[in-house]
Amino acid sequence: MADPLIVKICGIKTHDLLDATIAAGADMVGFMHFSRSPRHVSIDELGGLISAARGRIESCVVLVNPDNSCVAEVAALGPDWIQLHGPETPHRVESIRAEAGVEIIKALPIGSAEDIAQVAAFAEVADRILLDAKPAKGADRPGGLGESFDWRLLEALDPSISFMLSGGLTPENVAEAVRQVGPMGIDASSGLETAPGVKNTKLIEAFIRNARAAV
Ligand SMILES: O=C(O)c1ccccc1NCC(=O)[C@H](O)[C@H](O)COP(=O)(O)O
Repeated sequence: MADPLIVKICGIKTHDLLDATIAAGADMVGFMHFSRSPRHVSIDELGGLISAARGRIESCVVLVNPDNSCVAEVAALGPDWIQLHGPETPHRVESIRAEAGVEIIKALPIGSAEDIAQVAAFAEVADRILLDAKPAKGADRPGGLGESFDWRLLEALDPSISFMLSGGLTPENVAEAVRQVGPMGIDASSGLETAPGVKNTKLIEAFIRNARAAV
């Protein structure tokens, strides 16, 4: 039997939404700690959310090119995962992983065949890979933009590399994404919102239902 699909809902900001996401059957939640994100949560809020998630759902804190003090501060809160969503090199991913003692998801922007060629080096140093859409030039943040990429690019990826898929996933397109791409997991944010940073429980429920029905 195939491994179950991992469903991650990113950009959770409140305890009510955390509870609703757990009830909807997600496997992981992402908490954004990046001030330019409409989903940003402070260190104090992160501590409460991670504690509330513990033992109920896997928690992941999303950071963009963090310095060592930020990594240490977040790792001390005890999340299950740290997701690196910036221009971190494989060497930097390796050193953050060693320093934090927390499993690492490395998010990589995909927009061309050259981007696919970079993935293997990161798969060697991260615990999990997340393939996301490459932001347009001038975008004010590297993720959570609601843009998808051409999934056919993934046909060139080494099939032994498992990855999670993100970028513009919605309740409407997630089944097609799961069937066409066959990722180990999926991750979504904007497509589950009614305004930037405002998640909707019905959209989260429909996303998870449609994703699981496609496996
Ligand atoms: O969500 C953000 O605002 C964000 C900002 C900076 C870096 C990463 C960010 N999100 C991380 C995620 O894992 C998103 O779920 C992923 O990029 C997909 O987003 P979307 O296309 O909006 O579903």
